[in-house]
Amino acid sequence: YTWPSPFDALEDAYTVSSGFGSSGIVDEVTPCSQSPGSGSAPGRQNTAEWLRTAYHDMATYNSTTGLGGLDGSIGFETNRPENVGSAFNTTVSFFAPLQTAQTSFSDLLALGVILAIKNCAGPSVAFRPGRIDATEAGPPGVPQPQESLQTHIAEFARQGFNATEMIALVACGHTVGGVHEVDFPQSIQGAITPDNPDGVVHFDNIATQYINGSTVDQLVVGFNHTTNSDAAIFASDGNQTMLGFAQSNDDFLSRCGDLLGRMLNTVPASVELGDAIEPLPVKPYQLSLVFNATGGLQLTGNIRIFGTSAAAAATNPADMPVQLLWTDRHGETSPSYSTTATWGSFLEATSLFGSIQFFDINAFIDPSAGISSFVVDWAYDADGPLTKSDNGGGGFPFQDVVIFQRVNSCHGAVNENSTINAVVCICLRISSHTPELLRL
Ligand code: HEM
Repeated sequence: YTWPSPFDALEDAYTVSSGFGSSGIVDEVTPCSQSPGSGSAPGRQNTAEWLRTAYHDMATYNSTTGLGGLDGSIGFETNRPENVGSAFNTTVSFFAPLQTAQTSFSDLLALGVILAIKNCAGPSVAFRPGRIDATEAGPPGVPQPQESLQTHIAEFARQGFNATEMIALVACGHTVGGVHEVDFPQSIQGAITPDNPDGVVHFDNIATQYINGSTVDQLVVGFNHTTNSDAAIFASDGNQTMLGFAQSNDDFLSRCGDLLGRMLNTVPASVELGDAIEPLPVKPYQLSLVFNATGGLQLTGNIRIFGTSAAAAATNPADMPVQLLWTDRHGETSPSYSTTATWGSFLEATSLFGSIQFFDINAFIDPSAGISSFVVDWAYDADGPLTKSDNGGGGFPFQDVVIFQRVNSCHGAVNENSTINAVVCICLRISSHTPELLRL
């Protein structure tokens, strides 16, 4: 897509993994074994909890009616017997502060699972945005370990997965995390120790160990045969699927990637997902125009440059030339309409998908000429040939007609009537020469 887009915030969260401009999602699952509360809950694993939460949210989907699917309804369903454990509330609480009008909980959860799996050296799964959150609980329907194989097959069929896909999806899901005695004492006993307060027994290397007979998966070899659902599911095609996975890890990863993608993209029939997000090579970040006390206009914000080449990985961002050239509101350009964006160590950031650098903009714009768009000329080498990034041809659009003034705006806390008192200031250009500050 071209900038700006309703999916800009999700593209940022997808692309920027840590450091400047990051959402904190990847930090929450780094290292792969990271447990909730910055590691204060041993035996629990955020990656596993997000993946299980996404599956339980999706698992109520009905492919006949098109209702349910990944729609965030899990937030209203955490006290159901089919949703045992703290994982669901912990996951909902982590993503809640990241929700905005542009970022639904269900999109953030799907994105979180994709980033977490990638960060755990799992398969790459494309992220398609556009999920809409439910406003109430849906019907129940998450498979439970004490149910029969026939019930599980029927539940997966309702969710849109055939019997072979059921085996593969369960095997994929049950590669991270494990079964916790505190939540499933009917399946595990005696695992709780001071070092393992939740009594987790990990799934570990699911296909290989299942086939060679060394599995510790408590849903295969648990003492309670009634809750050994993985044993029944994995054996349901004469072990063919699991045998294939044990023989080829590449095949296992690629099947997992496909099926997890389908799982995350199972949404209500009324929801249309957008195209898969790919990191934009050059993108403005948090641009703002500030109307200052002396009547000037100050352009601030950042330019982000992303690449996957060897040059991108090897560059020293302090040496990179990054130049903004803008067009005024009359469509004119002039040699004076340019500024250099600069790097500083506070702008350091990383991406799971390549190399990323941010540069700081701080430029004066003549209020009588204004700004309507800009292009970015840049290079990885100090004296390398410049690349012109013009946002697909038209430049990066930036209007100076109505400008939100963050520094002059404020709001109070939510009061007893569930409302917020706010003073919103905008700078309005009422003639081509005199920007005016307006209080709403
Ligand atoms: C018949 C289907 C399934 C049954 C009966 C089932 C059952 C269970 C049970 C009993 C646990 C232990 C939970 C705990 O103690 O915290 C568990 C864990 C887990 N399940 Fe499933 N599951 C099924 C399918 C799936 C699928 C399709 C996925 C994802 C693709 C999945 C992902 C997970 C994950 C990631 C965990 C580990 C959670 C953690 O460590 O916190 N499960 N499952």
